[in-house]
Amino acid sequence: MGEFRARAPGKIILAGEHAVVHGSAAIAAAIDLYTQSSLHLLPPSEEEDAGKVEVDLRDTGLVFSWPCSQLWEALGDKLAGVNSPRPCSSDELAAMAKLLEQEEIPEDKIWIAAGLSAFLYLYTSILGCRPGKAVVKSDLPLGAGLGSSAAFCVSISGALLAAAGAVCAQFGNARTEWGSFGKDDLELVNQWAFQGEKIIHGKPSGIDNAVSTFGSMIKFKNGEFTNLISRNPVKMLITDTRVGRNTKALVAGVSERVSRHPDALASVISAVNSISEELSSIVELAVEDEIAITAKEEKLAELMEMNQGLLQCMGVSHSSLETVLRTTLKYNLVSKLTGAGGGGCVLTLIPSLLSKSVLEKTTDELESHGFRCFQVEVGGRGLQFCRG
Ligand SMILES: Nc1ncnc2c1ncn2[C@@H]1O[C@H](COP(=O)(O)OP(=O)(O)OP(=O)(O)O)[C@@H](O)[C@H]1O
Ligand SMILES: C[C@@](O)(CCO)CC(=O)[O-]
Ligand SMILES: [Mg+2]
Repeated sequence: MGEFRARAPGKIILAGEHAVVHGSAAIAAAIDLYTQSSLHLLPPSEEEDAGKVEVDLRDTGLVFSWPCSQLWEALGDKLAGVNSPRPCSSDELAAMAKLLEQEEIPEDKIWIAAGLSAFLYLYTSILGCRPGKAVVKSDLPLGAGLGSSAAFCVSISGALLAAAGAVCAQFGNARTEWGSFGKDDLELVNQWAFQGEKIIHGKPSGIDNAVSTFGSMIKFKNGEFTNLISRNPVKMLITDTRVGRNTKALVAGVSERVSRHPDALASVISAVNSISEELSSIVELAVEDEIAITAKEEKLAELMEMNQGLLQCMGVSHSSLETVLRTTLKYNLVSKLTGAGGGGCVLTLIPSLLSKSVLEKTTDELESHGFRCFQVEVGGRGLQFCRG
């Protein structure tokens, strides 16, 4: 029956994480690290359990499967709504939690349960309880601030919707391996992925699934976004502290702080909004000579530094993140956390005139703390589809 394969990128947030959940603008960009989902539909089985749905989560080394009859009993058939994404109800969440209780997920990998619930919800909502086999694998560190949950939901939604015939990829020429979807198809994928993100995050703003679906660099505010044209390359070093964290808990922690100190946090959120607005206009400035490029980079760095201070105010920094900030500052480089914080990844702006040796020294010192450093391409493609 063929293979349906889709891949969706992770992201960095240049400004505005957390505040975006409370109505501020934020700036995000796709990066060239992907999560890939491939799906095989299987013929309906004559056996009593009507075949099974299997998901192989390669990054975790775990494979799960459920008889279709068990899924039907727990979740029913909701096929009619494939073109109108709807949120998972509390009854459905409880039914999936019950199914997952029987899975004996290892304690140190219990965080997979959220991803599995999102998978089961998207699968049964888009394809019904028909048999199939999915494999998911990612280049991204999971749960580290680079949008692995959104890339997971977007790539799975893309593969499922293609298998359901609800979206159709376009290929520029016969030799292109990866094709893309039209705007309406992407919008449908994005809305389904958002429903998956809600299961994983609790209260996502929608920025991560939007940038993973549509790619490029975006300014996002209150569920709406515009594309930003970055006129000069933005180079970032990413440092993964390898400190595990969970976006749902961090987002909930900030919301609690907002309800304890509404006036103070309203000012913090408004300051972040101004930072994001200013950063977006600087990114779009076209400058050519070295002096102007340096001035532009200095402004970006200062805005990132200010944003980091405000993230600390929101209570989402961490001692490992502070170590990265202190280390890069020794080399006059400015950093901020990216994504939900509490550990995970840090962005360091790499000025265009920075010498290779300073970058190497910085990286060596960061890695001597046990962190992992890498560079990424910023502002690339969103969801793509591959012929099976
Ligand atoms: N490749 C994958 N395989 C299995 N589960 C995944 C995969 N990618 C993401 N997940 C699910 O997403 C969860 C991580 O999402 P979380 O939002 O906490 O971090 P993130 O998306 O990487 O960071 P941020 O939201 O700050 O950008 C994992 O715990 C898991 O449930
Ligand atoms: C922390 C947060 O602002 C970004 C996570 O990448 C959450 C969200 O916007 O959904
Ligand atoms: Mg996430």
